[in-house]
Amino acid sequence: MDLLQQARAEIDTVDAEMAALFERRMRAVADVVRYKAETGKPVFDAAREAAVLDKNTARITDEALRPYYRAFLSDAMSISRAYQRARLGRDTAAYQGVPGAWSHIALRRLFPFARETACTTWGEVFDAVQNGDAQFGVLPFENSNAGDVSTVLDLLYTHPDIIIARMCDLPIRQDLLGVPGATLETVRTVISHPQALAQSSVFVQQHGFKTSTWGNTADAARHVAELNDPSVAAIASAETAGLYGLQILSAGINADGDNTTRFIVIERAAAAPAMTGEGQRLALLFTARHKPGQLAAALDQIGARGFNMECIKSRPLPHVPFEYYFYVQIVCPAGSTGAGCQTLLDTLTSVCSTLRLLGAFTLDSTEK
Ligand SMILES: O=C(O)C(=O)C[C@]1(C(=O)O)C=C[C@@H](O)C=C1
Repeated sequence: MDLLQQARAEIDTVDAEMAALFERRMRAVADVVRYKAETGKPVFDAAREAAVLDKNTARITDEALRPYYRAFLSDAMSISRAYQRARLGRDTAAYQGVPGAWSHIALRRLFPFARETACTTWGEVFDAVQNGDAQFGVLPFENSNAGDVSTVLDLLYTHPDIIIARMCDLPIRQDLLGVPGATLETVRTVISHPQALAQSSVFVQQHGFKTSTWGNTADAARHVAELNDPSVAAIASAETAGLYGLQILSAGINADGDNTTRFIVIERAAAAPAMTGEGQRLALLFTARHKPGQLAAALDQIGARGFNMECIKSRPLPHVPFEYYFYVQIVCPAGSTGAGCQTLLDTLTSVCSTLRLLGAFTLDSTEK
């Protein structure tokens, strides 16, 4: 037996043991499901997950392996959550757009096992979550080039029962998609959303393609599939190609390679978001009194306690002319705890006119 065969034999033995342990863990999770069905408790428990990760990572003797084990266990709990949600019937996630839209792609990466529901507007996504038709809503929050999605921020402000449960960054990569048999040589016309056409304009000009604008990238892909004409191609995502049976004629044709959209997952809050400190981000919504230095006083408290402010956004208060609210996102410092976060919030409460903890979450990756 050579080294590879030996190693694989060992991996097979370990996998067999882990399969049995996986089933055993999931049987315990099934009991958790019964408990949560009876009590209505939320599936996600940030404090418990942080404790499980810390306790078990400390058991790994090889220090170099610790971050990998942490990720492994984190995945195991993510699978456990997906299983619990499916068993509890709490696994519906809403998004705005059509299948293949960027929000839909973000949803699939975040909730690969969810039941999906498509909405026409961002407001409808909020309604679906608010009235319990969906447990989660996936919405764009900011784009690295185009900036804030202010309407979504305002919807957060006007829905006090809704929290940000998760946040993730999705790199936007545009591909040229054609029907099977199409090649770069057969294509004459390219259709897509104006923004995708603009992002890919260098490539389009180089090839001398004519362009035609479309409502959104996913619909453009669907149209190309329906036309079944090798002279017409769409600019959309690789995922969209899979959905509509198209093939990728050229990958990554957008010139702005670092274009990234930040998505949020919203949830109806049963309780205030659980703060655990280190590794988390806190999202705060507040208003400040009209007195000199009030905003600075709030920001000073954040800095003085070692929290790093990642961003601040200011928006007009709905229905109150020329008054503003602030959205602030802060990173909890290393070594900080839930109690430390609470102390900061208590201090801010005395400095701000109104203060709402909109979310306490980790920044997820959507990379596969
Ligand atoms: O302990 C719980 O409450 C669980 O639901 C189990 C579990 C896990 O798989 O370990 C899963 C989800 C929670 O976020 C925390 C832990």
